[in-house]
Parts: sequence; structure tokens; C-alpha cells
Amino acid sequence: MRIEHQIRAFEQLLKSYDAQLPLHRFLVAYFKKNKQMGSSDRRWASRYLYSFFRLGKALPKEQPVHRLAVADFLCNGQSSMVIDTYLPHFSQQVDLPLNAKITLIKDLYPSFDHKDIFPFPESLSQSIDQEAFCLSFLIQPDLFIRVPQAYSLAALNTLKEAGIVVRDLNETTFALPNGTKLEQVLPENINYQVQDLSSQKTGNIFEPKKYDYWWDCCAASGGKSLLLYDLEPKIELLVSDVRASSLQNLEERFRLAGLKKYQKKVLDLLVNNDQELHHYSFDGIILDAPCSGSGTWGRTPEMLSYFEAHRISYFSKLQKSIAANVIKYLKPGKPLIYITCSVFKAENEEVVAWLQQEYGLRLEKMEVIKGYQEKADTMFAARLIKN
Ligand SMILES: C[S@@+](CC[C@H](N)C(=O)[O-])C[C@H]1O[C@@H](n2cnc3c(N)ncnc32)[C@H](O)[C@@H]1O
Repeated sequence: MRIEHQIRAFEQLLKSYDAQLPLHRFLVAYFKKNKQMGSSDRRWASRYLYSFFRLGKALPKEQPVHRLAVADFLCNGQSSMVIDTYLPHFSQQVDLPLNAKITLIKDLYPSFDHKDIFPFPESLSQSIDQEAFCLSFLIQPDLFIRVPQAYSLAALNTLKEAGIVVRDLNETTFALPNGTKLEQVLPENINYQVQDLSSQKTGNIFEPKKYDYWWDCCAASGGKSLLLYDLEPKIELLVSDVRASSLQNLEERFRLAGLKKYQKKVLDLLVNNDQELHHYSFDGIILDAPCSGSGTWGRTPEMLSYFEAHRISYFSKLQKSIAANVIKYLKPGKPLIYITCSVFKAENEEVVAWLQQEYGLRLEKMEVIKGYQEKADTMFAARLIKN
């Protein structure tokens, strides 16, 4: 396959992509429609497009194909036709450490600054190291699973026997190369959840007690509820979400995990739900809020190019409205666990400050969970107590 052919395929894909779908879903649909593309064409086109978007807003003045060559060199450990053609002096250096590769690129393109990769640096939560965060976009995040202790040894052995490179971060958390086909390797009788490392760490501030009644109010398919249940199986639970389809997935996941005792409701938390909830009061509420998802853009790097800044304040307002509507159902002295997968202070610390100010909640702890240092998502979690 000639280089011109690869470049043409890349340029056509780039032109067709309008960010209406996440890039991985768009690629599936595109390849289905363009059956003339063989498996090698598809592999290279995917690699190039992902590399390209990982460069975010760096080197804005260069031609797309030159930006692609730089991106592909920085993001990969093996050379490509694009690197061989446009950066021929570097094709033997692709396996250098990232910092060394950046130095080479800076020599060639003095305007290259990796801090340009992320387009909204002034909006970041304060404790985020902008430099390390930007560099993390050049590295594909890992896939993480959480395996209950009873299954963890069996899971670890099965994965190793299948030749998969596993990092066991602790007894129940494993990191695997992205794209690992878990369902083909782990048998059904091994119970596990795919859950990002940082998402798992949010559980550190839940602190549920036996027989507590908790509400996971933006439950989606139940990731946080399952974490809560693993921390304290003797829990009473209400799960809700505005999307009924997510709650259907939740039912199946709960069934597989053996979580049987729970109540489920479809609720829009932007409206008054007193008719449904007036007699409820909870010992804990998990608000895993709808958000920009900016802490997960290492998995969806196309967002570096397509996210619009005005969306940050949209999400911030949404989060405040939802929080205001749920805290009335919390018992005094009990925690609201506020979580986002955002790196923007307007969705994190500023929402927390607003809740303290407007509703007198007392902040017990909050943390930006810095997944960018661990090939994981970056998240924010706060524990606020109702007075
Ligand atoms: C970050 S996701 C939750 C992820 C989930 N807790 C987990 O661990 O997998 C946010 C959820 O908020 C829900 N949501 C968005 N707007 C909502 C609203 N107005 N009322 C209730 N839920 C809403 C979305 O449907 C989405 O499932």
C-alpha cells in the first residue's frame, strides 16, 4: 500500500468526521459503509486519526499531514509510512521515551509546545499539573477492571495464561492494555467490572455503614452503586437516572453481580420529584453528575478539537440544579458524594463552593483524582455533609 493511498484515506476520514458521534463509533460506521477498505487500511486509518486528534491544538499552523506525522511519531512505538515519509530522520527513533521524542520535534518545529495540546488551560482545576496533563494525551490510557476478592486470583491467572500483560495494582484492581477483549478471555463465572482506576478510587470517600439507605441518583448502568455494594453489601439502595435504557443495563449488571435488593426509578432531577420522593430520606447520596467528560478525553481525544468552551458553564449550571434538587432528600449529618469526570474547576471546586454557600453543606474532603499520572481518567470527588 502506497503512502499516497494512506494519506488519501486519512484526509477523507478527517473531512467526513463532524463529531456528531464519538470517533470510535464513527469509524465503525464509516468502515461498514466503505467496504473497499481492507483490514490493514482500517487499522492504519484508525491509528492515524487517533494520533492526529491526540495532538489537540498543538502546531496549529502546520498542514494536517505534517501534524499527523508529528502526532504519529509522538504517540506510537512503531514507525509508519507517514513517519518514514515526512520525518525520515526520526523513523529509527520511535521507541525513544516521550520526552526525548518531544525534544526532537521541538528542534524541528520550534513553535511546538506540548502545553498547547489541551485548549482550555485557564479553566483547569487548580491542582492539575498542566504540563503532565497535556503530555498524558500522547499516551493511550489503559483498560481497568475491578474484580471482587473471591475471583481475583482466578482472574489474574486466566489473564496471564492468555498472554495478556496485566498490572495488578492491588488485590482487586488490574490494568490491561486498551482493546483487550475481556469477554473472550474471562469466563462468565468470574465476576468483574470494567471500571476506570480513578472511578474506583471515588469509592474511598463513600464510607457506607451497614443498613444505610443510599441513593445513586445519576446511576446510568450502575458503576458507582456496584462499588458501594462491594464496600458494604448490607446496604439499602435506590438507583435512578433520567434514561430508562441505562437502567436496563444496570439491571443486568446488578443481576450478574448478585445485587438483588434495590429500588429503581426513572427520574429527571431537573424537575420537582416530591410526588415520587416526599417520603424518602437517605443516609448518603451519590451524585455522579452529567459533565463535560474532560477527564476522559485521553480516550476520546477528538474532543480536544471539537469541545466548545461555552459547554463548561452549561454543565456547571446543570450540576448545580441537580444538586439543589437532591440534597433535600438527605438526612442531616449525612454525606452528599459529588463526583465528576471533569478537569474544569467550574464543574468541580466551584460547584462545591456554591453548595457550601447556598445550602450550608460542610465540606469534609475533596480531591482531583489525577488519573493522568496513571494512564487512567481524571476525576473529581467531594464529600459534603448536610447540616
Ligand atoms: C456520569 S453519568 C453517571 C455514571 C454512573 N454513575 C456510573 O458510575 O457508571 C451521568 C448520568 O446522569 C444522567 N443525567 C443527566 N441528566 C439528568 C437529569 N436531568 N436527571 C437525572 N439524571 C440525569 C445521565 O443520563 C447519565 O447517566
